[in-house]
Amino acid sequence: QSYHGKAPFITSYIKEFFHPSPSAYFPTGNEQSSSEEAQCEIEPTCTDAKYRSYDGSCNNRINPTWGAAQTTFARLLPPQYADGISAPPVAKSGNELPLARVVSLTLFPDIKYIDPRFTLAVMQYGQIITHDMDLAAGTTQSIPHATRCCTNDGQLLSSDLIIPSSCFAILLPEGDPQTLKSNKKCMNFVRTITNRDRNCVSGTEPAEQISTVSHFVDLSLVYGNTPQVNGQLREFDGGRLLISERNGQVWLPQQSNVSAVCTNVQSSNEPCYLAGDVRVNQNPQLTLLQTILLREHNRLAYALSQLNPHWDDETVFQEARKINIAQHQHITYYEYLPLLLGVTNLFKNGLVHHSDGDYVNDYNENVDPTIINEHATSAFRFFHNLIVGFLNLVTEHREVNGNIRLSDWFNRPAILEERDNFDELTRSLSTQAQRKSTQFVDSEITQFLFRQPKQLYGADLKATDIQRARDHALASYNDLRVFCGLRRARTFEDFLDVISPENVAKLAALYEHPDDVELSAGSAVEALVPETLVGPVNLCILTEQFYRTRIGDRFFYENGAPDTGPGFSLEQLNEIRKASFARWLCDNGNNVELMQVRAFEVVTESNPLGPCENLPSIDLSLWKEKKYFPVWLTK
Ligand code: HEM
Repeated sequence: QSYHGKAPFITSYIKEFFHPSPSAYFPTGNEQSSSEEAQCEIEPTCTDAKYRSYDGSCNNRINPTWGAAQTTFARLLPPQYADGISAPPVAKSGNELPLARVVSLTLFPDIKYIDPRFTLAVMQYGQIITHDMDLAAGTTQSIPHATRCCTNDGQLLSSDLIIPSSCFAILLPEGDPQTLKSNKKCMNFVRTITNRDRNCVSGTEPAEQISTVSHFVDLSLVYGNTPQVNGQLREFDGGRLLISERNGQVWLPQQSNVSAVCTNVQSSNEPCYLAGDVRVNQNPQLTLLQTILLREHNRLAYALSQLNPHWDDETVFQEARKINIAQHQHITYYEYLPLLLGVTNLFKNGLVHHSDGDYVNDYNENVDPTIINEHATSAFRFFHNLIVGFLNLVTEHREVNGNIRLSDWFNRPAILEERDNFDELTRSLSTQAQRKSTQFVDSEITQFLFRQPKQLYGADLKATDIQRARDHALASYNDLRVFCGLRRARTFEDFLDVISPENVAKLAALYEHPDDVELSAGSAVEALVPETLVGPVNLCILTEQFYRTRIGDRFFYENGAPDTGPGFSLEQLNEIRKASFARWLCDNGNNVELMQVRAFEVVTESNPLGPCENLPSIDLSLWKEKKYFPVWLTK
């Protein structure tokens, strides 16, 4: 009997804040696993390797494809395809759902609320975690898709010119602000590739979307998802990743095909980078953190090779990779997730532990770590609301020295190498406040996303999120409410338990029936659960995902069980527990000297700026191999 894992107390945790009817249904194993289809996609040959594979395969010894790149997403609830197979959902009545762009304009306008506590780093590290965990197949997510559903000037292409099974264009309503100013009526949208597209299933089996990256929190965005990509990223000397060097600084390696990858460059000599993830050039702060992660790897590799001169390139590389991943997991679970999902909730559901300096042996080989479609295609995307449209440039003394407009720099990372921008944007990450978590979204991403240099407008990320959730036929908001322990809404008023009257009125105006309300719309207008940045349904989905991602990862850094875990000594593990986001920024900026301890939180009296060297750091001397053989003996 296979068990796919459930964060143990999430439904009761939600009940503490919201009071569903006693008839609330508690979910029991109605989730769907991706494992059956996975065989079609990859067939790994597993050896008892000491280190993680690049694609995530062989992590689970019984089901080696669990969590592997190129496998399908899992689901909490069955898909809602209109035809039961692959057609996007329609309303209960059979009518079309409201246009995704109308939902975006109605529910997610740009009203600016700045977060009083959290810095831009929370938003930006969230995108790093996302790019580590999932990438829907066939979606470009930063550059224009080769498949066109609209003309370049925003008109719907006639049906004989499009691929009907791929195109699912986002249509603009009459009176849309973009139509009024530029006559645009269509935004390109290409459907995600599924196991049906790859002929992995046939007949009437519903399509399941494929994720092309390793599902684990394993820095696949740094190291690549295949041995081939990994090979392109390495120097094969001293355990280092490849770099480019300009102006005495270390940058990510240069792409060969600049204009195809960095679509907004003005000359093919501009920097445009190569990394483990194809989205690396999408926006400046993302590229900045990818650079920090690359520099951290090479910093670790240098230190390890100094300590162990007898280690070969591969050993240094893998040990540095292992430490880098462990720090990333530590920061994700103990520094970042508590701010989003609440400390009490995380402890109660076993996502973090009071370890008292010991290992935490909670790996469960029956838990499937596969990314849940409702997580990747709705819940985690909710944090698109945290994005700010203008990035400050910040000096060492935290003065604002100008700012840059996000939509001027999509897919054009050259800005990082100009002047002192790299450090000024690094300090901005830990100084500038992010947007407060509300339903409101910055127009830089709802009106100007991926705007080309000569265009007035761009795409709409919220409309894209809604359309993507339809493309993936996610279960409805009402179904997920029930899954998460809230009561099923029979009338729109029943949503009032967790949604404000104004928003319920908007939902009632948009949708014909409570069952038609989409997960991506309903969950994004819920009141926030205390101590968290999300409403109850998103909290339930995100907690479930990060629970599975931890418990289902044999190499999770805190696991000390012999023969299963990553193999850190207890002393090494306790050093890793000193890692912090603040120290990462300090160690890998060009010349960042001051930083507060909690870089995800703004500078205050209780979180003051201080010299970088005062921040806790990992003592790498614990990685010096006890039995030292001189180099000449190992040859
Ligand atoms: C400036 C910042 C960001 C930009 C420009 C951006 C843009 C995008 C775009 C274009 C997509 C693909 C849309 C589609 O075609 O379906 C996407 C997907 C996604 N984004 Fe963001 N995003 C940003 C930040 C974030 C943050 C902060 C988070 C979460 C904390 C996040 C979570 C996600 C997730 C989960 C996906 C789905 C990935 C997949 O499975 O394919 N993003 N984003």
